[in-house]
Amino acid sequence: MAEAEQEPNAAGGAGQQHRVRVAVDAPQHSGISGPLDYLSKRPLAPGSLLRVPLGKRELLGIVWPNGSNAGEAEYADPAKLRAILAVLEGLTPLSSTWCRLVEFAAAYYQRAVGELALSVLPPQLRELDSPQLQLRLKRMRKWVAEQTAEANQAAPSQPTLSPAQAEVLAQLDALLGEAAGKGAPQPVLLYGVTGSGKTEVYLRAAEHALTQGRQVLVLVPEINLTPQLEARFAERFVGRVLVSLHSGLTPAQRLRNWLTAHEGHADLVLGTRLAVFASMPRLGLIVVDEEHDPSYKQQDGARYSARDLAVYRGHLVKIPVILGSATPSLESWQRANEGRYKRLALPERIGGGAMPRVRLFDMRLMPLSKGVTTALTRPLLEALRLRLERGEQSLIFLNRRGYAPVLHCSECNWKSDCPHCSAWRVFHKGDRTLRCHHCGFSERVPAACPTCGNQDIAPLGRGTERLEEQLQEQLPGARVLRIDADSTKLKGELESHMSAVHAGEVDIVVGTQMITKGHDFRRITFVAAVNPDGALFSSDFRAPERLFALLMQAGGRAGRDAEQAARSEMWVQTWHPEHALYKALAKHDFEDFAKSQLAERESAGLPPFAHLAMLRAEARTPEVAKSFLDAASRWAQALPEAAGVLIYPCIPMSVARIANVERMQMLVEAPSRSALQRLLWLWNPELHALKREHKGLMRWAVDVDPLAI
Ligand SMILES: Nc1ncnc2c1ncn2[C@@H]1O[C@H](COP(=O)(O)OP(=O)(O)OP(=O)(O)O)[C@@H](O)[C@H]1O
Ligand SMILES: [Zn+2]
Repeated sequence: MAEAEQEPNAAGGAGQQHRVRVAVDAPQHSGISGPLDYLSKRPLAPGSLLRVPLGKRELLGIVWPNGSNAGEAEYADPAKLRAILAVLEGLTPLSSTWCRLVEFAAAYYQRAVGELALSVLPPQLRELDSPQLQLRLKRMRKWVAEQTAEANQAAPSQPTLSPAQAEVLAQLDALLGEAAGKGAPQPVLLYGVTGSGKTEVYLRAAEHALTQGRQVLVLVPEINLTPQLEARFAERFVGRVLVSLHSGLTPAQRLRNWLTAHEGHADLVLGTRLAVFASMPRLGLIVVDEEHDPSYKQQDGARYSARDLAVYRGHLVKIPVILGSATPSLESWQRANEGRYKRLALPERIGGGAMPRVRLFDMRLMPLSKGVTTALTRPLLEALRLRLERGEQSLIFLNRRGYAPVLHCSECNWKSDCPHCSAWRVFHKGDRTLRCHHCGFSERVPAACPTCGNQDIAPLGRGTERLEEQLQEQLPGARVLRIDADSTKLKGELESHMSAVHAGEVDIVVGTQMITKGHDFRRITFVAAVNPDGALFSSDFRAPERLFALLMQAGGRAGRDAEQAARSEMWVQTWHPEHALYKALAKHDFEDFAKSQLAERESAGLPPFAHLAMLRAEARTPEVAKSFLDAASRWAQALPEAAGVLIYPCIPMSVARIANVERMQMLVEAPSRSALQRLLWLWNPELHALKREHKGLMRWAVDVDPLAI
């Protein structure tokens, strides 16, 4: 255990020296999991940033608070301890609560404390020395002053709350009252249908916190939702300092915004998952919008769930946390069922508008004639024409970008596979490439089949690009706009596309799930999902939950204007109209869907009734990855702590090979969180040791509470 408290020590007779524990920016595979001890000429406040030597390198570190259980600091003979190099002056130390949040996250997600702590700080901090940092602080203060100088504008208008909104806010108030002086208020699950005015509830709750001198953190699942929400918050809180934190910022902006929050100048911080770690000394409220969204889970490095950490942080700081969604995650829904979260509901759309009528269009009734495009059925085209005549907008949702998922030779059966991955390369007609969506490998489309020379190679299946082309052919004159990752690559493209939709310059929007989320479209009366069935039969037990949420959200883009709500419609083209998921969708019945899914999960022993971790291994050959996982499994199964824990045989991941790396995974299932955590903790050092024994192994990682199975 760290003996850091036993200072001061005389180090090599160099005068009085203080021993400091430092969390260093050492990668997970270095095997350093806890803070390290160093010597400093003067005592340093916990949370101070500093530079320290490690081996031959110089790293950024954080003076870590004592008495924490961040893992064991290497006990070292004081005579052998190295001296720190420099302290970053002028910066307020990170708070002990911030350190505890990071420590919890590192322990829970099986990462090194220092690695996680430093990875969630702005990258530029690594490069700056004290004078440079002070310059940045000065600039930041100037920027803050400019923001607040614009304050003398008219007070913004607020809508009158709907009775349901008022009720929700009154209940929130009551929760705060109950918790006052005692502990953390219960986390709130704000369950509100699409267009029910959840954002207005966030705004009022934020206002409440701001008037009490507190800071507010708002998390959104995707960068492209930040500008819209930012605009709504900025409009409401004129004169307040609002900053965003996400990976789309330049390094300089990210540092400035982070400093603004950390030094307590920012009143509101709006960001994606990494913002859950924003240092906010006056934090008084956390909002997690679209809490069910899978984007809250980090998919590499420390695989944390920002939603779950938000709840933990709220508990730690004793502040309210609001998780909002029209289709809550089954984890959160179950916690509300158990009374651990307080469920507050907004059951109706603002203005009393109806939810769009859902029509399940049975594809089996379509004549099976050759050449009929299965996406653009005749009735669908009719429905689109009707909207065109009325001057209303339509939205077509197809969760697959590119022109076609694969190119195919009818002579020899060649398919456009990727030489480096176990996946097809997608045909992109716009730039005439075959592109692998996994490794990025891209080539010009061949003029003829590369194996037999046949000139007649044809696309199989359909992506958004092809759908766009077919719509233009079938509905000449219609203004069709495609919105997906390919059409919004350049900076500003998404914004300009979105404003074209809002301005009514577009008749039909075609897009991937990018367009289904959160946007407050006012002119859309028709939404169609043309090929959603795939997810019904996925081996991933969460696929139905995700599909339901996606379709509800897509449908929620229609009829947001109460006047048009009655005419608004959602169209689902399916080969399985009798499926329970679609039946629940047609009734807009999330509760029924959740109930049946939870019952299934419970009987199958799946989350939220069991706790999972996924151990993944990557190597040049599947044999190496498998032998590593098998050895890991044998070792763990022999532990008494493994009693009751199921360790499944390892299997290849769904895309087994990416960029010539073979990927295997092994599922671990435990009846309780603590049983899982105990096992993982014992396992961790052994996994490091096993990696050294398995020479060809490139990487391994543990994913706690994995989302994709
Ligand atoms: N009390 C109110 N009076 C009038 N208009 C309101 C009120 N509350 C919200 N609105 C408006 O209703 C629309 C829908 O609200 P909002 O976007 O907050 O819904 P939401 O529940 O967040 O929807 P989604 O889940 O689809 O994102 C917005 O245009 C908003 O400005
Ligand atoms: Zn590839």
